[in-house]
Amino acid sequence: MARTLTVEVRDLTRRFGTRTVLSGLDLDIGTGEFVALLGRSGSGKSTLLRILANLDPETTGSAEVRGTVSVAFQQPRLLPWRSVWRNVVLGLRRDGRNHSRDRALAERALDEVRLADHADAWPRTLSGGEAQRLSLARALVREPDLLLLDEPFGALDALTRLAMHRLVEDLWQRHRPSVLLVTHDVDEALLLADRVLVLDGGRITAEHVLDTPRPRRLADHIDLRAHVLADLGVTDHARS
Ligand SMILES: Nc1ncnc2c1ncn2[C@@H]1O[C@H](COP(=O)(O)OP(=O)(O)OP(=O)(O)O)[C@@H](O)[C@H]1O
Repeated sequence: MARTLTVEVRDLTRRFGTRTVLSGLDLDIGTGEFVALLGRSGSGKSTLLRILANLDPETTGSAEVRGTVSVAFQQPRLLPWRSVWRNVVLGLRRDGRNHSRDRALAERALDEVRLADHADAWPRTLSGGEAQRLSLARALVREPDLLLLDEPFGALDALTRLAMHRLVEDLWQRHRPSVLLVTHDVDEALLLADRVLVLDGGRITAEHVLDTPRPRRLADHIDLRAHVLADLGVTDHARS
């Protein structure tokens, strides 16, 4: 049986002036699939995410997304003059029309990311990890079919990042949105994704499918790690 697709990108090209960043790119993301996208700095990962989020119309080819989309970025991008729960409702398409309904939706999303106790706090009182969880709640509140994560854990310390991996995996398993995670961290990709893709020269140049059980252990993926690093043009010194 053919699998259903949430994302279907065909022959996508994006130029900035004379520079071609994406060049005839094809990409499918299945419904409920967790895909990680790796690529060197400047390879066009964020550009692709912006196109999928419908934030960039200057393209040729096609980029079809079926359903609602939410994005969480490396910086949480919170509004400091709005309380935590009011930041969450920014993720709804139209907030402020029904206070008690909005509040209930925000509380549910905050509960999902274990921030229910902070609903009435101000963003400046949150730690980096908490702010990132708030950003996730804002992305989740609209129950997206596609969740785009642009280096969402990149600015966090290692321990907080591990906790965030657990949280995101747990949220994904319970709600099953399709996920496209952009990351520089090969281990993060191997721990979380069903499929790991490498973007290079404007298109997807490598693809690795992971079907090992979750929660994953990096120790079980040492060989694959070396392959992915090689795809990225990096030597795995731990193995050389
Ligand atoms: N609005 C813009 N105008 C001109 N050039 C741009 C614009 N946005 C992106 N670019 C260029 O496109 C290229 C790809 O940028 P992009 O941010 O997509 O890369 P990336 O893979 O996400 O990089 P990083 O991993 O460093 O975040 C870069 O060379 C960047 O300078």
